[in-house]
Amino acid sequence: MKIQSVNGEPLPHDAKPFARMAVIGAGSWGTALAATAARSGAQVRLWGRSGDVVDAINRDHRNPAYISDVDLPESLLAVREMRDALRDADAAMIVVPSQSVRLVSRQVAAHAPAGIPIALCAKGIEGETGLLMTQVAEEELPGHPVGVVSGPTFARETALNHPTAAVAAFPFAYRDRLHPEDSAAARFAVTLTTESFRAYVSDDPIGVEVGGAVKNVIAIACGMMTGAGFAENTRAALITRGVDEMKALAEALGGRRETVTGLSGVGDLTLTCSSPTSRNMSLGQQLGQGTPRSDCFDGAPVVVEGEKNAKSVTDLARRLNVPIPICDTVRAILHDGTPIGDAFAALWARPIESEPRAMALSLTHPADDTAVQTLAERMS
Ligand SMILES: NC(=O)c1ccc[n+]([C@@H]2O[C@H](COP(=O)([O-])OP(=O)(O)OC[C@H]3O[C@@H](n4cnc5c(N)ncnc54)[C@H](O)[C@@H]3O)[C@@H](O)[C@H]2O)c1
Ligand SMILES: O=P(O)(O)OC[C@H](O)CO
Repeated sequence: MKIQSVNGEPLPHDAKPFARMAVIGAGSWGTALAATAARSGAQVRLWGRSGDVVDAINRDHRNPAYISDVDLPESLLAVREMRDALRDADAAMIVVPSQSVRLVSRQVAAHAPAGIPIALCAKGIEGETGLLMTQVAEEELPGHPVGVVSGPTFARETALNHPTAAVAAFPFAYRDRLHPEDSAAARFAVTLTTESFRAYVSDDPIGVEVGGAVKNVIAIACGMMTGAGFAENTRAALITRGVDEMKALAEALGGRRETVTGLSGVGDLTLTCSSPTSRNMSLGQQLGQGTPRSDCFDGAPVVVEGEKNAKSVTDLARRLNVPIPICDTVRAILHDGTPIGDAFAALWARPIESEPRAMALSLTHPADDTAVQTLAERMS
């Protein structure tokens, strides 16, 4: 597979796909990514912690626990032991929820061949430390190049071969700039390329990761407003101002603002805020309709990354002194007990600000209490 250019530089050679790929985590997204790499021609070993699921994947070529109606490639081998997934692997993808990434990275470190590149595929920020997923993995996987694969990718659609695009991002060392076709980003991109899956490359994992972590929180906000009966104006406002929050946080962490305008930022935010297929949007919608948290998803233990990340993202932003008011609103509702109507009324009543925020304009124009009350009442 030919990669045309990286950072605008035409490539002299084709990038070489990884022959053997370990996928760690057999949930929805791990299964979909494993299927994609297998369809692309890689020898894929998928590790799952449930032996029954592993056996069923090998027997039925379907995952009975997640995206269970999707046929998986027969070449995809699931394994019960992590060491079997990683033996002789050329590269690995870690695909477990963000708050389990440290533990699983530590386990991967015990078995991974020295120096293989590892892509993090979870979307979030570690609660206790405020670290991005790649920073957590760097601590636990010394000596391994660490990057990220992210984008607007519902697992089921990806596994069903709907045309899908994502980005593989690794830091580019000097050597990668001379030979970008050998970079981990380019090699992950070609290893995931199929007729329906299109991967781009980036050298800004921080910018990519911030998009993935923040979009889930904004999607909960969109869901809450939709659930409360508001519609397209509100959603467009939250998406657009959500992009601004992503850009500011990415920049404060050393990422690039323009990365946020790509698949992992604007792309994923648009997807996740557009459909109740998103678990984050769906949680927000249910809460906005007044469903108690314990009854959401009919009480099933569904992974909703934006829930814990509403706290980790806002904790981090506060430490960096970066205002992210939409994320703060979601945090106030989910973690501080503020009623939804009051929290969104306060969000809409903030003093007028400049757009873009770099202008640092601040006009004092607090909405009067009557207006605040009206919006809060309409949402209650
Ligand atoms: N589902 C999607 O459409 C999608 C798409 C892109 C990215 N993601 C991201 O991928 C990550 C995983 O999401 P998912 O949708 O696959 O979740 P999921 O709930 O479908 O699956 C999670 C998997 O992780 C495993 N797991 C959890 N904790 C573990 C631990 N401590 N040790 C070992 N295994 C553990 C579970 O057994 C399960 O197999 C999330 O960060 C999510 O945001 C999901
Ligand atoms: O279902 P969600 O909300 O976790 O979103 C899944 C993916 O992150 C979409 O890219």
